Amino acid sequence: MSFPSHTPSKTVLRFEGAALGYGEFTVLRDISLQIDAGQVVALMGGSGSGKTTLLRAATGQIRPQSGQVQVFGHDIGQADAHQLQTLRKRMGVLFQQGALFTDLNVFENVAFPLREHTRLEESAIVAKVLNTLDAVGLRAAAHLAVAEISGGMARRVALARAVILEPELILYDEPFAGLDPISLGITAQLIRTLADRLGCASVLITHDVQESFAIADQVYLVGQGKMLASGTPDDLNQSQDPYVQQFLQGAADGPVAFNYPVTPAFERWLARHGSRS
Ligand SMILES: Nc1ncnc2c1ncn2[C@@H]1O[C@H](COP(=O)(O)OP(=O)(O)OP(=O)(O)O)[C@@H](O)[C@H]1O
Repeated sequence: MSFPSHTPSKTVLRFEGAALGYGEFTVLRDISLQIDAGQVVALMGGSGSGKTTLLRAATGQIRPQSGQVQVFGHDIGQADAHQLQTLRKRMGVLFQQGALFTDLNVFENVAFPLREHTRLEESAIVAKVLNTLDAVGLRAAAHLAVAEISGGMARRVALARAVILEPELILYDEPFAGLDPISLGITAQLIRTLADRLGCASVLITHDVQESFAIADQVYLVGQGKMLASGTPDDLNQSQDPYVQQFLQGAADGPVAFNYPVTPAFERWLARHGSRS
C-alpha cells in the first residue's frame, strides 16, 4: 500500500500555555504540548478532566481563553471560518460513535469522503478504498451492508473512512471504549500502523492505560485543571507521583477526585432549590 511520505519531526499540533474552557469557566490552565508528524500521543485523565475540551481546542471548536493553539503552524484561535475549514480538511476525527451511513454498504461508506472532496475517477476510488479497507483487514467485507457487520467491524470501517483522505492529524475520541480485549488490541495496533504508514500525527483520548501505553510515543495526563504529567509510557510508569500512580493502577483511593467539584454556580443553583443538605 503506498502513502505519501511526510517530513519527519514536523510539528503538527502545539499548545502553548493555553487556558481552555467555556465562557467564564476554565477547565484547564497553562497547557503546553507538542505533537509531531508520525507520533502517537495518548491524552489521558479522569472523567470530566478536560480531554474532550482539549480535542475541541485542537479542531478550533473552542478558542483558547489565553495562550495559543497551533495546528499545522497556524494559530487556530485566530482563524476565520474559511481558514478553519481549510485546516479541518487536513484533520480526521474519529468520534466514539463513528456512525456509519446505514443505507450505504461498507465500500460506499469509506468512499464517501473521496466522492465529496476529490475528483478522483471511479477506478482510482475503487483502488484507494480497497487499499484502505485492506489496512483495516476488511477488504473482503467491502460489499456488505452495515447491518451485516459486527460492532467491532463497524469501528474499523469508521477508522478506514477517517483516514481515507490521508489526514495529517487524526484525533481519536475513546477508540477503545466498548471493545472486547482482542478487538481492543487489534484497534490499538491499527492506530499505530496507520500512523506509521501515513506519517500522520495521532492523538488518542483514552482511559485505557495498557493498550495506549503499548502504542504511544508520548502520554499526557490531565487532571485538577492542569497538565499533571507528560512523558513516554516508561517515564509515567516510573513516576512516583501519587496521582500518576493512582491513575495507572486504577485505584479508587488517592488524589484523583471522583466527585465533581462544588462550584459557585452549583452553590447558586442549590440555593435557588432551597436545600443545602
Ligand atoms: N459545552 C460545555 N459548556 C460548559 N461546560 C462544559 C461543556 N463541555 C464540557 N464542559 C465541562 O468541562 C469539563 C471537562 O469536560 P470534558 O468533556 O472535556 O471532560 P472529559 O475529560 O472528556 O470527560 P469524560 O472522560 O468523562 O468524557 C467538565 O467539567 C464539563 O462539565
